[in-house]
Amino acid sequence: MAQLVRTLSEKPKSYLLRQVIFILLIALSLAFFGYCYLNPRSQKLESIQARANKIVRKIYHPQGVKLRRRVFPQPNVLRPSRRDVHVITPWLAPIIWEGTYNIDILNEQFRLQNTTIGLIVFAIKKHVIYLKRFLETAERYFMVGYKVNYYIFTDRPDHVPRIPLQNGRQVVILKVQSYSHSQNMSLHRMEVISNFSEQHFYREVDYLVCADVDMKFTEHVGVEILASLFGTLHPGFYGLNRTNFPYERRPQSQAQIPEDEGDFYYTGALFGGSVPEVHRLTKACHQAMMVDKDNRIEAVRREESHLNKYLLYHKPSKVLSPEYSWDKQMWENTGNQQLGDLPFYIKRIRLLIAK
Ligand SMILES: CC(=O)N[C@H]1[C@@H](OP(=O)(O)OP(=O)(O)OC[C@H]2O[C@@H](n3ccc(=O)[nH]c3=O)[C@H](O)[C@@H]2O)O[C@H](CO)[C@H](O)[C@@H]1O
Ligand SMILES: [Mn+2]
Repeated sequence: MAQLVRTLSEKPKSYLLRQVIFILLIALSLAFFGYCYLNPRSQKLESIQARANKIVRKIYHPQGVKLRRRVFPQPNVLRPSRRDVHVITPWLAPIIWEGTYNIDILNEQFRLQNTTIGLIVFAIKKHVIYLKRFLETAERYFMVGYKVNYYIFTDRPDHVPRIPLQNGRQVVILKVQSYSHSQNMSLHRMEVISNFSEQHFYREVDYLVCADVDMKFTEHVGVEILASLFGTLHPGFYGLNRTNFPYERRPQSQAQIPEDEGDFYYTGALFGGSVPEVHRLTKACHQAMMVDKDNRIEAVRREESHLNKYLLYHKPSKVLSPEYSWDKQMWENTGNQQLGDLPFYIKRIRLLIAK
């Protein structure tokens, strides 16, 4: 009996304890979610996903809203989409090749998010001559059907050609000084992108794509490239052993990569990601270049060397195949012409370096 009384009298105590723990847990989760929601950076990073979730919730609301049918070819786990190329990195980032994705499925997802893309190009001095072709081909092939802001950094705003734009797309001309030579140009590209991320891009777009202006679009380039951080395989080095990559090797430079490190050699001509990620990348590269400058050293391939160092330590979430930065001249100069105009694994040239 005494035993029973004790257990009975103890019951409210443990019940109370459990209640206290329960309340504590609720308070903790509220604090955590509150932090995530109020923290501007996470808000920015998660906002796209949150928006998509809201829409998805709306669609699946139990009021019986009619769902749109999703009739797409079935993926088959036992049949790889491509057998001739690697389609995924060891850190599980997709490598974007023709034939590995279904653009209709991707469009369906990105349209729900009402995605806006900023395409950044620099056209300083004589490089303004490339703008017309760049913009005209981008209007034809780049993110068709999406809202696009072309951010053109130039010292010659009057030379920016006026070309007809599709709905929801605009050219934003941003005047920068005429850097004395390409060395300075290279140094400032990262700085300017980083500064404008804070001042403009955060408010205006979801993703940034940074491209060289001496290129032309020759095929569809769409939302398949978008990811929080992406880099592009350089057309001259994608098949090589890393010891043969033109990484900066001198330990005095912040861009140094030793012989036994390295994944890919990325081109400086096309990279991008979400605004916060591009902000972080450009800021880090600019700071590293300034340290180099103080130490009177310049990386062998300037900002491209720093970009490669950054992407080695901050793995990109998508890697674009050389389809997105093809260089005909380079291919012809390698003496591989007996293999044809293109190597067999390049199914579609989407962006062509065209000087
Ligand atoms: C084969 C090779 O060595 N390639 C290097 C070279 O690429 P590229 O030869 O592709 O450099 P580039 O002349 O295209 O310059 C890069 C971009 O900077 C802009 N621009 C450059 C110069 C100028 O006077 N006005 C202007 O607007 C323009 O957007 C151009 O597309 O230079 C890059 C640095 O920039 C990287 O170091 C590359 O590795
Ligand atoms: Mn170039």
